[in-house]
Amino acid sequence: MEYRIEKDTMGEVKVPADKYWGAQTERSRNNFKIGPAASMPLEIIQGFAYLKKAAAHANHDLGVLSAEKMELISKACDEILAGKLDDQFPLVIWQTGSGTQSNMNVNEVVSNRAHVLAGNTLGEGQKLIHPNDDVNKSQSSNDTYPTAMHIACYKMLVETTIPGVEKLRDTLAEKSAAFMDVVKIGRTHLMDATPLTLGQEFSGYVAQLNHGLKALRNTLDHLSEIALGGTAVGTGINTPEGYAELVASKIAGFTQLPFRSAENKFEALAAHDAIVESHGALKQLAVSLNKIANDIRLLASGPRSGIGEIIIPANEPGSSIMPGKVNPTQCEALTMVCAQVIGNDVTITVGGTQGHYELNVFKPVMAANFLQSARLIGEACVSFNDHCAIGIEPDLKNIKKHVNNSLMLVTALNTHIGYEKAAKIAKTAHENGTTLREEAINLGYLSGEEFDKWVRPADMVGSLKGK
Ligand SMILES: O=C(O)C[C@H](O)C(=O)O
Repeated sequence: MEYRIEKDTMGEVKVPADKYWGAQTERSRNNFKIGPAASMPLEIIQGFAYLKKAAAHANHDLGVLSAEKMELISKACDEILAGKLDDQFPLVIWQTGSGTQSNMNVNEVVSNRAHVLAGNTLGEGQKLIHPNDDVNKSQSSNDTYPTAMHIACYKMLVETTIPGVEKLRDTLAEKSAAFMDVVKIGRTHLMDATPLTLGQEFSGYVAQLNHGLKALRNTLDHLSEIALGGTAVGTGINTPEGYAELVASKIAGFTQLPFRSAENKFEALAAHDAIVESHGALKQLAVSLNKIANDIRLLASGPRSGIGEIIIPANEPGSSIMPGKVNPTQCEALTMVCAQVIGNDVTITVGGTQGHYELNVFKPVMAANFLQSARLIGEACVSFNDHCAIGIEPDLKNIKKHVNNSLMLVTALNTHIGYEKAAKIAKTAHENGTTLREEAINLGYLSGEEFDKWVRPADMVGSLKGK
């Protein structure tokens, strides 16, 4: 491996000759060999690129950075945003809790790339753009990392999570409408209950996802507040007058998203309640999706010895040993995703508690877990939609068989003969393996005609058509 020498305030460090990063990145690489797969998410790096570019523009507008430096910093940031420098960010999330080393990784890469963009050779000559004095101008890790975090999380929610959940919600709404007149047996405590329609059952899933989406959207306002301009402790030391508002408007312009300067920079640095709040909504969605996937796999169980009231697409051979077996694999993947998100919520909750005085120092782990959850929920919903939900069909034969066998149709008799006589009919039919109709007549409580008039599953589903 060929090296060049880079310097920081602690001295000289050897870095790989062909990489743009500098001394502080290399120190972090050497000092935190923890979980090499846990890279700082590229979405965070992209968030940094947006804010470094915005800071360069704001600094220039406010007269503290030359046009030449602004142009070079902007160009290097644009290359990061275009994904051209993805291999220049080797650090892991298990580093300083402020994310300083990733902030410096971006500062160093922008500085060295700008050097080359200005026509120089990497590692040779005096750098025109200093990583701290120019790229990090009017900034600290303490306000840049939370800003990158909010940009990355907000973008992931609106670009991946919300569209994914909406796609599944729309399919379930179509299924609900299509199945609205399919009368099936209800189950409470997993035991037979009174009937409802398959469409009514699915309408509950649609409402769950609508509430989850609403909860998630409600968190976007807090997430749109950005910490930039607070610098080290929230006071804005080393920033020019008007910088915080200007840089926020630049970020909003570059991202086309409604970011604004945080009302209170002390909160924005020291607490990450916006992340805790928003991940709470992701957890709510995970809880809903888990229930939906569980219902669907139980309803589809069988094909001969299960409930078998719906048919789901057979996508792959399920078993390496049992020929012809097909499994509800999309339900399994989705519920595993839900488990991961619920686990991430614990990490994020613990992370959120770790603000001490002016700084929260669990930033990287909070950001990484949030981004993982937000991506997983969005992508798992699309996968579940395309490979399962869209193909769900009712098994009308089984549905009818279960309705006709059900003892809980007897509930319709409560208002005619009373709870105790109705219970006697149900228990006797269960003991004797007979039908409700047979036992109702045998016990002399009502005639066959009365039974047929009063016990009609289709009349027992109420008028609530999923509204
Ligand atoms: O890196 C910085 O800008 C500040 C650092 O996180 C600190 O507060 O020590």
